[in-house]
Amino acid sequence: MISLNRSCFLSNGGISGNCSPFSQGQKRRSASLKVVAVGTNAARKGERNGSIVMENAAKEVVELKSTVHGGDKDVYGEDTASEDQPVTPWSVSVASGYNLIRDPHHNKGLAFSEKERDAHYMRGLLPPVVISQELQVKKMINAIRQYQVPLQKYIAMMDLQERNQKLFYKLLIEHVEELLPVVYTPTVGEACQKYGSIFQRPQGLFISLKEKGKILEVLRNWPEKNIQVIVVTDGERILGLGDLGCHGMGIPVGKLSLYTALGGVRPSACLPVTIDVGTNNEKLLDDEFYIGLRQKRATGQEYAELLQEFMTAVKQNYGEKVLVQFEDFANHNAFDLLSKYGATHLVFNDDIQGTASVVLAGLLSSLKLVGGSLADHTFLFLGAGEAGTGIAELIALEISKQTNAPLEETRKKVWLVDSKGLIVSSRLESLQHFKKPWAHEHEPVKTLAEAVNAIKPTVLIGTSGVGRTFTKEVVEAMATNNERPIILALSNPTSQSECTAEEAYTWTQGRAIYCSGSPFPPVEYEGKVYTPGQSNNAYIFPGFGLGLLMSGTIRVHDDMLLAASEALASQVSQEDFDKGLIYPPFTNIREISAHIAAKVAAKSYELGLATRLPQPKDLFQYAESCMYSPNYRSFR
Ligand SMILES: O=C([O-])CC(=O)C(=O)O
Ligand SMILES: [Mg+2]
Repeated sequence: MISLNRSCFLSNGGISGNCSPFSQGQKRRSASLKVVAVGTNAARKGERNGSIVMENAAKEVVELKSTVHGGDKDVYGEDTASEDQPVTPWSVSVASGYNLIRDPHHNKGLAFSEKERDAHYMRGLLPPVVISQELQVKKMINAIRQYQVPLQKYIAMMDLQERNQKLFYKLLIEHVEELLPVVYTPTVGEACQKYGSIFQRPQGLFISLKEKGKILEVLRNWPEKNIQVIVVTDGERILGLGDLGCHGMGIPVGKLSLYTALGGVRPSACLPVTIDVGTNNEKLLDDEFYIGLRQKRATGQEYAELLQEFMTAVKQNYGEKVLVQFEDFANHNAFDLLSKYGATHLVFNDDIQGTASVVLAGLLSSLKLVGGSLADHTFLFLGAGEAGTGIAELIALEISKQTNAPLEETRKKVWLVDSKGLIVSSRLESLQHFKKPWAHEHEPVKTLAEAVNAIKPTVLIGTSGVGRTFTKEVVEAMATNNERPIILALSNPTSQSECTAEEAYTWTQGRAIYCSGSPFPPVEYEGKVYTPGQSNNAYIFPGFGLGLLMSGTIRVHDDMLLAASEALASQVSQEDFDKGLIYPPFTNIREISAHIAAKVAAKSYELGLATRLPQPKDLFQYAESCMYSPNYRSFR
């Protein structure tokens, strides 16, 4: 039983032939207890090469007769040691079903069958009843619904993930619309803000400046070896909430749980990472519960070297085909990291590329409601950071593909406003490099409202990270100029949304095609119910990642993002359009992800970037067959 092997060697999963006899039935009962010090060099060396022999680690293994000590004495001196006296973190591994019930990978709780309870020494450790996984899901969703406060629901979900992984994923998959706002935006934002206070058990891998020079070793401390996706943040721009430092860990953890639930990537193949180079958030630096390095952010060479070591170690440890998803880095690093490592690694920036792909999908499908082609529209952004310029570029690229016009021309359909006003050519000199392509000829315009009147966009997109910036004046101007104004208020979480669903529908007399980044509930306006859409990269990255992994893709290409957008747009049904929606509901997300994965993989094969050969005949079917199932397995 793997769980036993895990506990034999204290987590690293290096399975020893000498360990396995203890996993077999009766032998365990009579075996003397073996006590292994966690982290001793011999144990570690053995774990690494997968061949530790207990008896060989003689100096660091203490043998005790189980009948003599009974385990309740302070045999290791931990209780009697004073606080400043170092103690060894001994861990006693007892081969019994008790460990199985506490192993989140294998635990089934009350769903362990009678046979399993007998075979794995669980009699008496569980109450008599045996229930199905379905009933457990029902019980859990009822329990979650009892909590009024979203953060309590979040904590309950995290507890479940720690306790019973398969049940967590089954629950999330079966109640995805209800639970997405709990494990993901907006609640994950609040969880990150309060991460130090709600912190119970560490999740993911923390790589701080203290680990400089040792990152490869740190990666090897992670219990799983076959990592396929890493989501990494440095916590500098968490959603629209700013610098949350090490408390940003909630984001990679949340994103990866969606990789599994929505995209079907095995949880054991997912690695959340937070790079801690300090924080410039004074409140956190003064917070006694802050869990990160208490220093200002390292920048320049020091920052670049840590990232370089991380990226090198990742490739060395997991190979060429591991996907590294950058998440919530600040603009000044995000673009550089993507272009630097795009050439050498399989990297994807969700905030630049994932957001771009999901928004393009929404725009493509909105054409069914507003008519015309993409080239007939004019786009105005508030916010010229990762999301804004990323979306802008993908729109220009798609128009260029559709019309054969050069990219320099199609970019002129897209205008951006930043904190200093409309981006125009007279500002060129002082602009950051990623804004320069958008500096078109125009006289200076200071405010968004003025820009709406001057540019007369058909589509207004908010990616500023600043809430309530689509004022009544701005939205009304959109409604005056357009029969059906497209208004996308994308900043996350809900508190940062540029306008609420209610505002958008009220100020446009129900004519807006409105989507937000974080979900809003339906709105009733003059007796009619309007259902806002959610334009969130969660539609794209899980399927996109699955497509890369299942085809063994080695580099991301922009055409794959276009393929993903088209795949998502093709999943919107007439019934959705009739409701004014431009995205399909999240309820079918696994099927949608399989469609996206198939199209992304097909593009990768076409571009010669896929290494899994021969190409599977039916990529959609193949994608579905690759997806992780959260259903319990039977233990022999
Ligand atoms: O996490 C989300 O909901 C979307 C996202 O990537 C961001 O806002 O940074
Ligand atoms: Mg993000």
